[in-house]
Amino acid sequence: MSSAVASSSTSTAPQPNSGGIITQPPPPSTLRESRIATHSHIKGLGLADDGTAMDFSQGFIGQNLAREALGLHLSLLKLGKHSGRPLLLVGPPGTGKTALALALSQELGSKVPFCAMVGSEVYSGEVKKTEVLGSCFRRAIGLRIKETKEVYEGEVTELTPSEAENPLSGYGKTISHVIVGLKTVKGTKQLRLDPSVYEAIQKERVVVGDVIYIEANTGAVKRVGRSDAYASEYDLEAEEYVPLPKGDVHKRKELVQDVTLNDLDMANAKPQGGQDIMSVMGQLVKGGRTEVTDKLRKEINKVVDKYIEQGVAELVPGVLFIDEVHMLDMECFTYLNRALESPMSPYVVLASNRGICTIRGTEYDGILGSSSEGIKSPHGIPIDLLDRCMIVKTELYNQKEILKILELRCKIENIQISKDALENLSIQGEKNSSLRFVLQLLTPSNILNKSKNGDTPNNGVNLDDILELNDLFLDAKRSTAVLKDLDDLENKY
Ligand SMILES: Nc1ncnc2c1ncn2[C@@H]1O[C@H](COP(=O)(O)OP(=O)(O)OP(=O)(O)O)[C@@H](O)[C@H]1O
Repeated sequence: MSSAVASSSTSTAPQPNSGGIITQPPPPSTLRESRIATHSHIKGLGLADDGTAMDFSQGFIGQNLAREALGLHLSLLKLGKHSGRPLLLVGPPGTGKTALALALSQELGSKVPFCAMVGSEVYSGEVKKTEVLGSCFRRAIGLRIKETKEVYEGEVTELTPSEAENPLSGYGKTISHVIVGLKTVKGTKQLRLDPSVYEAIQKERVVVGDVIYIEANTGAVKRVGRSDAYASEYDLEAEEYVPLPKGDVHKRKELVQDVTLNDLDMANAKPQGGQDIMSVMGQLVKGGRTEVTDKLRKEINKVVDKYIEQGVAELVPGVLFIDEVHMLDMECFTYLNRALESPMSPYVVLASNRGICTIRGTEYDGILGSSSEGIKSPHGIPIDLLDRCMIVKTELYNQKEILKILELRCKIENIQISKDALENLSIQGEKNSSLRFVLQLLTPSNILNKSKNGDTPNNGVNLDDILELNDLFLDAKRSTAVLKDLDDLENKY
């Protein structure tokens, strides 16, 4: 057994590699969370092989023209011809603009970074607007680094931490070492590992039966998945099952790591001292972080360029989604114009639900010849940027489409609901309120139904529950009507 893993010098701390920038451990920013969220039912654009939108596929209902346009745009992205061509989604609120952007990123693959932000996020008292935008751009650019490393890989057959008296206090115990058994198709090996590796094992939530690898010289642990020998343990599987690794437990393996440029910036940001790559290397062991400076970004870009030239790494442009883009101001738009042309630019998708409105930051006399009212422009975006955008329109849904989306959400949220309740909600959604409002009524209606019926079995949410909810919550239209009535009353007296 190699002493590197067994020795106490084993550490799981981020390590610099030959290029001098930290690329360890694989950061979580390229992973997607899978809770039941607003867009959990969206799994892709739902297009057929010929690029036409299928009626109901991958969680998408309706919005056929927009989906087909995005499909075409996707082909452009795959050809690498996206530079300087942002996509702009425009349409009324709740018509699926965010869902479309998410579907586009899903079509690009699970390892492609997706960074979503809202225009108003750039306004902060501490960080410059362009800095916020800059870090979002870098969060949406992935780097796939391939490295050949010495590893111990196999299915965990034993995981036994050994306890010892704590030398610093009479009470409590510490872990002196941990015994890990690893099995491959070819053989098994028992490793005696440093307590710091045990911490890494716990962080990855490794249990017996998981396939893992441990890097020999850094002690970093990565859980690959659950061994497929355990595949029929449950009826519904939430796990990724992997085959038993081939070859020896101790071997050289090509590891692929997906990180974003922002992860590299954050890992290398250090207080004071020069920001050239040598200083960055020298400061690796010191704690504390500082703001990521432009100089540091340039240094990291240089190293990344070198990696790409050497064929060690590959650039993976992700999707940067800026919702409510009309909230950005002139300064941000100017920055966007420049950043879009950079060779290291992600796919940019903008969205707005506004019509013609004032471009923020132009409302003062004298600026760019504007009046105090500011410059008005479609979607609050300057004409020069608008001119570069490929604009895709989203439409309001009809009752049938709303009904199908509601059905889908009920399935995802595990809500039992009667046909007439669904029908009522879909009519409300089309005529009086919006898709979003009726979607929001689903969970409260379920809670209301359960609180009325307790544990007695029933047919789930019914029409009465929906009508009762309508008395409790107002949609935007009814709320406006109430205010108007009040206004009329005041004017009368
Ligand atoms: N065509 C569709 N198929 C299935 N679900 C949809 C569809 N369109 C919208 N949804 C769902 O409706 C909800 C609202 O959609 P979304 O947030 O994408 O709207 P939006 O256009 O971004 O709204 P806003 O302009 O207010 O930001 C989400 O839960 C979304 O997943």
